[in-house]
Amino acid sequence: MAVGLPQRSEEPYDMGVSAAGLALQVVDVRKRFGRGNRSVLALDDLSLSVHAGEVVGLLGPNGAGKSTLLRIIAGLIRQDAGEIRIFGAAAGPQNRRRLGMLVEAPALYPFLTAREHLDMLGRAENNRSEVEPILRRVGLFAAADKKVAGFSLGMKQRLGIGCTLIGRPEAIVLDEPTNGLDPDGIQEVRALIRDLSEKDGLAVLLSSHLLAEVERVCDRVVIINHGRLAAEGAVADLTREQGRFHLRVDNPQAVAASINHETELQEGGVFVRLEASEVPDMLQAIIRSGARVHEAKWVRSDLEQVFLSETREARP
Ligand SMILES: Nc1ncnc2c1ncn2[C@@H]1O[C@H](COP(=O)(O)OP(=O)(O)OP(=O)(O)O)[C@@H](O)[C@H]1O
Repeated sequence: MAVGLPQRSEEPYDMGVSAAGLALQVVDVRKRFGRGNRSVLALDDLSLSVHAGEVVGLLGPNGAGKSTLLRIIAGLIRQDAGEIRIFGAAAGPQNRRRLGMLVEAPALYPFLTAREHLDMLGRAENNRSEVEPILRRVGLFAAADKKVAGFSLGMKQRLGIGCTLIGRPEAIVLDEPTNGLDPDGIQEVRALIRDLSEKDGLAVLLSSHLLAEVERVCDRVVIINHGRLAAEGAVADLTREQGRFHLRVDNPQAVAASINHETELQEGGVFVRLEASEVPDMLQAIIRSGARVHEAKWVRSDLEQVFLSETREARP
């Protein structure tokens, strides 16, 4: 059953660019920890954006700056330069209320039930009518009156996400939402994130180390490395752009030797690494050389290969 969350009825904020669908903008954000030559530049003029209703994955190797960015967006630490914009206006206490944030492990009380957690937050927000729809949305309606102490990690994580939904945010930021979960828990959280985007229209920015998971749940990914943007785009575009071309030919060795691109002999054919735009010229050259081609196809990369190739280079 589709369970819609209550939508905001009041509109007390400057909508600005949100009319154009931008929920969150990170504009030239810079953050350095420490001073002198032992300081670390965690974010180096980083810019990215998340549109309304979109699920964006924030990826990067250890130390890339993901948590620093999410903590700046949450207002837990301040950037040295640059700006965070929320629905078109500079981030501040007012419009941060439009963001639900789970950037550290959910702080749950084992002796309270799921309903009691949400009730407590609902009282603080002066709105307890949200509790029932949120319990349904995060799949905890049947377990609503059970103590959190007996919850699985996945249930706790869903309750943590449920807590961020109190106050009817229009965008949510999640740090490693599937970290440590078993396959069932991962699948439940994935379905929840997709529902929040598709059924409730929320923008979601999430960080994750689980690339296959990100590939499944995100509309778009942003890969950062050393605090800078390394790549961004729809998963389908990134994996297509970085794909390889497979040729099944009579004499793979001879064809590989005649091609002016990086090649690999495999599966009775030749894999050629090149840009999609270079394919027509390469094919023409092969045919002209007299090679007999039985099959020629573009083979998509996966997100892991894109991630590795975009983050491979050494620190400058
Ligand atoms: N409070 C801090 N004081 C000093 N350096 C810090 C602090 N927080 C982060 N850093 C440094 O800033 C850089 C970015 O760290 P950050 O935790 O944002 O990376 P991350 O991408 O979240 O990494 P991980 O995937 O390992 O969590 C790292 O070099 C880290 O050591």
